[in-house]
Amino acid sequence: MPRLAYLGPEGTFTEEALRLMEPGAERLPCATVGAALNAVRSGEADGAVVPLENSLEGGITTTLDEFAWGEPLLITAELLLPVRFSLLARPDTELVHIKRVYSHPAAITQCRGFVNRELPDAVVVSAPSTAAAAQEVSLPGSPYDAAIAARIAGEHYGLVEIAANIGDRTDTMTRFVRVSRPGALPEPTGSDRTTLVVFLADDHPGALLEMLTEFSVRGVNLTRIESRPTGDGIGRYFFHFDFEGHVADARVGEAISGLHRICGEVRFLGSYPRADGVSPQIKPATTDEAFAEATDWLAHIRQGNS
Ligand SMILES: O=C(O)C(=O)Cc1ccccc1
Repeated sequence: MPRLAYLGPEGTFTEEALRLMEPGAERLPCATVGAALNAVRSGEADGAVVPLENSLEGGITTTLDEFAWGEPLLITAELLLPVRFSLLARPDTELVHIKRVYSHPAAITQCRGFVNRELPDAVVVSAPSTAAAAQEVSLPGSPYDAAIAARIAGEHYGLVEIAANIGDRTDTMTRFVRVSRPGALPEPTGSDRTTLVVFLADDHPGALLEMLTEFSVRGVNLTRIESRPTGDGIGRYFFHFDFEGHVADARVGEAISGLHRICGEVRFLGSYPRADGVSPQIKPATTDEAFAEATDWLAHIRQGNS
């Protein structure tokens, strides 16, 4: 039974994702995404499940940053989970009494409309996770009046649901990934995604265009691109790429070899089956067969044939 670290405590959306991905796993709740990933790096856990992206606000920045630094890890699976946010408080709290709200930044940004409309005077404070916020609110004497979290977190920590489905959109999805220490890659399925982190060798005009060209000319479709600060000064950024295909596909291999030639560092974070089962549209010129045929042709002319 694998031991999987995750963003805890009990009652997070991440726990729900983990239970769906690996129902039989032993669960190791961690206080932060960084702690969950470090538990994998140190061998304390066999793997981890962490949130990566949501359909309303984009990348979960703490996760993106944790993947970029420290010992490299490998993403081996993903899951898309619809998330529903509840406003939770100690019994007998009324909406008008809520002045301080506590939650994870990804939940706060997705419930901005509700908070502005219903709690215009409330101060909203960032928590390590949604369930950590619910747990804190449940403590007598907590400085917070309410948490934004999953309904189940309220049940877990003895809070009541003051309002349900308070997200700005009801169809928001969050993408979670399962990570391991580097090892065997999942087999290609024909519906795969690959994730990379790329650091520039040097800053120059067209650097981003040059990277994008490596994907474009091989017919590789990007599904997410985000820049994050390196921390080395204003204007210094690294890039996160998600794209269709598996590193075993010729067009993907060629694209990331091209990036390796032109960039300072390319960190491969894995190729794994897509949760939505979507298969890429591959043009005739970028199939594995087309790349193999071109390689054979080159070998042929290098031997003096024409
Ligand atoms: O897993 C949680 O509960 C989190 O705190 C992270 C999060 C926040 C909002 C949506 C999905 C995951």
